Amino acid sequence: MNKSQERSNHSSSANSTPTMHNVSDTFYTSQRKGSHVFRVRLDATGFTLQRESPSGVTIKEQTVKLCDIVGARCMRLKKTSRSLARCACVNPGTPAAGAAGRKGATPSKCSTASKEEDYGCDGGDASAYLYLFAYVLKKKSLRSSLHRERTVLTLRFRSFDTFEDNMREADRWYRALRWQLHNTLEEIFVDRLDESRRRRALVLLNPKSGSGNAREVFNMHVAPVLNEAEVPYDLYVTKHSNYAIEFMSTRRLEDWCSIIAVGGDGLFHEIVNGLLRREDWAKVLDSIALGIIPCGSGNGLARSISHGYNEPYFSNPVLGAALTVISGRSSPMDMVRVQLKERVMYSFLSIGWGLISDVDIESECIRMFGYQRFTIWTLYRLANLRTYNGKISYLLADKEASSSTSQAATEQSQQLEELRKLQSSRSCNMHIDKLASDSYARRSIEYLPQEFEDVISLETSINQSFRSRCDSWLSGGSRRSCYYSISESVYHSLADESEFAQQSATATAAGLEHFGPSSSLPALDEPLPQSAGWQVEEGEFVMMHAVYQSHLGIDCHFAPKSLLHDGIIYLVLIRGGISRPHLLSFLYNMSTGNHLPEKNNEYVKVLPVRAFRLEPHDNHGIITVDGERIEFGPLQAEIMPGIARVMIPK
Ligand SMILES: Nc1ncnc2c1ncn2[C@@H]1O[C@H](COP(=O)(O)OP(=O)(O)OP(=O)(O)O)[C@@H](O)[C@H]1O
Repeated sequence: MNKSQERSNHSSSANSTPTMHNVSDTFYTSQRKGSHVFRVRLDATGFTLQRESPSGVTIKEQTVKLCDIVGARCMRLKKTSRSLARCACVNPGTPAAGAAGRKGATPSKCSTASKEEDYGCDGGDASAYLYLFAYVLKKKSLRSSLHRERTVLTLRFRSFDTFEDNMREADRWYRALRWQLHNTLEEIFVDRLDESRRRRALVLLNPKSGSGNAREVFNMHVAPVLNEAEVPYDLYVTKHSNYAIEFMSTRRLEDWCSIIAVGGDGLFHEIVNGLLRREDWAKVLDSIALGIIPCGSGNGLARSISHGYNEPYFSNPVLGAALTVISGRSSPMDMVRVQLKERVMYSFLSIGWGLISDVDIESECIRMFGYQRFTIWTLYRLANLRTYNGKISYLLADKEASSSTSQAATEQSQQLEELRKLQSSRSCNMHIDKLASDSYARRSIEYLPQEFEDVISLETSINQSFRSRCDSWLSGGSRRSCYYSISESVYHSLADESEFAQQSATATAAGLEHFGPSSSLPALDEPLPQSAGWQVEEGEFVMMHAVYQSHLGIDCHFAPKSLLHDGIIYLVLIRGGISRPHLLSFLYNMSTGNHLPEKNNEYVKVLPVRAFRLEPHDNHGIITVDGERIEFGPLQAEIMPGIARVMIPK
């Protein structure tokens, strides 16, 4: 079969047979050191580039794995000598390629020789370019930890005489890639009615979270990834405390397939509680996956998700989270139903009473010390140790049920781990353009095409973020880009909110009735039946902390065995009378997860439970749920296994 036959076969392959979505071709690079031949293949494993010697022997093979690829764009170069100098690959087999090849053109020669006759078209360069965006796992050195690095693979298509034909070829690769990526996606983003469409994400951003730079973080580091992955989104900026609760409980949510919190755990808590105030909460939680971009001061959930799936965190938490929310993968997540005297709430992270809650809340007054405030206040509280009197009743987790849930979860995470090991990419150095250098970003601003201006003029900082990234999209300086789905994304921070304001006013007036799953426990003021297996600890406590994520904060590995969906609340009790060195060692080791005793002792107990009741005997103190202070008083909590879905890394 000759090349043109092969090509026409590929072109007519718009059907769903997997192998028909494998595309391959031969490309050439012309560099100062000489020309190279590459066999490039796209299949279910990813992009494979084989470099061949002139005699046809494979010298080197490298693969960008599919799981590391987020998306692609087809582009046309603007006709400038500078942009032409950036060409990466030349497709052979045409007179044009032959001419370029014969001239042994280096990129710069190529650009100066970019006359019409060279390309045989009226507008200059008739090539079409495919840019492929990937975030590959890398190690700076043997000792350093893994991190993700953005890489852009550029393929130049110039087999045909006209731009349209070359673009059709680039588009064929683009579609093949989209098909392969869709195949690895769950249904989160894939529109059932139109598979080429991506479903929309709802982004809720708290501008006050953490150090107050969530907006910049989103614009600079998250929006570009969403755009590269062609995930259209609607962004809403919260205007006050409880905004997310009102939003989630009153809005129509059918248009969105995922909700992304850009903020801290407090914002996520509001989102969850808003959703569970809906009458259709079960349907919504089933159909919408939740995600978080860590911009808060604690970030326990984001850290737990990355830890659970071995995604590098510390090198770039926001990038890891951004890749997670576009991965299209989700896992069920347990929630805890918390019954207070007057109301019900839902929690995804923790319930605390005593030392840790005191430190969390009381240290607010020294917020200017940043994360150090926790250390400072812990030392202060240790010196002035308080104990609290109360009764804690608990129902141990059903070993069989929870061990099978946790076994399933462990197996799932092991499988994912293996898959990830298999799939983790090696980097391609020669063929992948690293287009992220600042100097190039600056240069690319002048090529910003007008077509994008309506899209990027929404906010000044967005413009900047777009420009700083447009090196990758527009490294050709294109004025005519084929795909720019970002035009679908909408910013609502300044939009007319009157309808929403009206809706939430009505809802608030109605008292925001709670729906959500019903409880299997007796009412809070009723006694607990001993016969059902309830056990009791009573007396003086330094603290009680109930946790259902592995991490309470970025460096607080509080419940190392906890999984997203294991049906277990880890109830940690520290009794009064514990020595200060013992307590100090407990607190110090929380960062590594070595603080919990292997066997429960007189002072420290770790109890895997499915429900508990706290009855403080004092009438003062601090109780927190997901790190936020709630009204002091008795409460009871029970696990609701897997009622929500949270997005996880690929
Ligand atoms: N526009 C706003 N202005 C003031 N407060 C807000 C606004 N939007 C949300 N909030 C409140 O800010 C609280 C804390 O937000 P968030 O969790 O995002 O940040 P954080 O407290 O710094 O992080 P973490 O919870 O991880 O410690 C939320 O409980 C929410 O009620």
